[in-house]
Amino acid sequence: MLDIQRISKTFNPGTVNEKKAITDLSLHLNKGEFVTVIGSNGAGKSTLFNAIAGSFYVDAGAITVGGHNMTFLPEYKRAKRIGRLFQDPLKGTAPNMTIEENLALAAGNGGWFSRLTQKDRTRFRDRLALLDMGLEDWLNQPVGLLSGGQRQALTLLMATMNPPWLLLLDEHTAALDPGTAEKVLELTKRIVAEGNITCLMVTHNMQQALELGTRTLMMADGRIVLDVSGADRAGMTVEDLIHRFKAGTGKTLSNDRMLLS
Ligand SMILES: Nc1ncnc2c1ncn2[C@@H]1O[C@H](COP(=O)(O)OP(=O)(O)OP(=O)(O)O)[C@@H](O)[C@H]1O
Repeated sequence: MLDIQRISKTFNPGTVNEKKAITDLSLHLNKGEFVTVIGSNGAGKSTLFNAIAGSFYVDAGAITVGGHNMTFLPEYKRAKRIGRLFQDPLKGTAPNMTIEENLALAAGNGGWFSRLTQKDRTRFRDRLALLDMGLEDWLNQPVGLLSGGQRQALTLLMATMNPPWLLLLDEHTAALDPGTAEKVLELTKRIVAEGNITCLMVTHNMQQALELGTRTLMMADGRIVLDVSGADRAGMTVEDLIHRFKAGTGKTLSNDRMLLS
């Protein structure tokens, strides 16, 4: 479902601020794989997501999603097939539009809100009820009134309304309080499993990285330095992970947000 062949990305090339953020990185994900990604600050996790989502074009290599070469496809076209959630719950929804209007946009209604049918509304209500946050009775409320957790849950629903070929979760629960984060994570697991959605999730929480999904990647200096799955991963502890990282890179894994988890 995702095939990345030897991509590289350097920011500000030829200047004093030159930064090689991704170096010769390859990755293959099968349909339905749920993969967690961890790494130190500046390891290139967000840059990898930006490259896949099309926030910029890579300098070298190729990115194929769902069998389609997306390497030079603009971001807005990739967004039809690639869902993405950010740490900031305010991204991904339009605050001045109602919940119903946001869902209509996500459903591919093209903004023809006046053409929303009762069937559409029932579908939206059913999906919102899944969240167990009472939002199904709030269809005509502006999204700007929702709490961060409600908004992130809504964004998740929108990103998976039409099941994406690939879902990118960039620390999407990190800015939520622990209880809400747990709830959004449970929802994530459910929606991803039900839709058999291929998913890459960046997390700073190493325990979570080992517990969720079926495979864990560790990044350092713009490369994937560890890729564990199956029996190798099943018995792994956080200490093993830290040890393997150090053995593979000669460096200590450090991420400021890890300290908080
Ligand atoms: N637009 C940009 N322009 C210049 N440098 C950038 C840009 N985006 C990222 N970088 C640099 O590329 C490197 C990788 O950054 P990236 O944000 O991908 O790391 P990360 O693994 O997501 O880190 P963190 O956990 O701190 O969010 C860093 O050195 C960063 O400063």
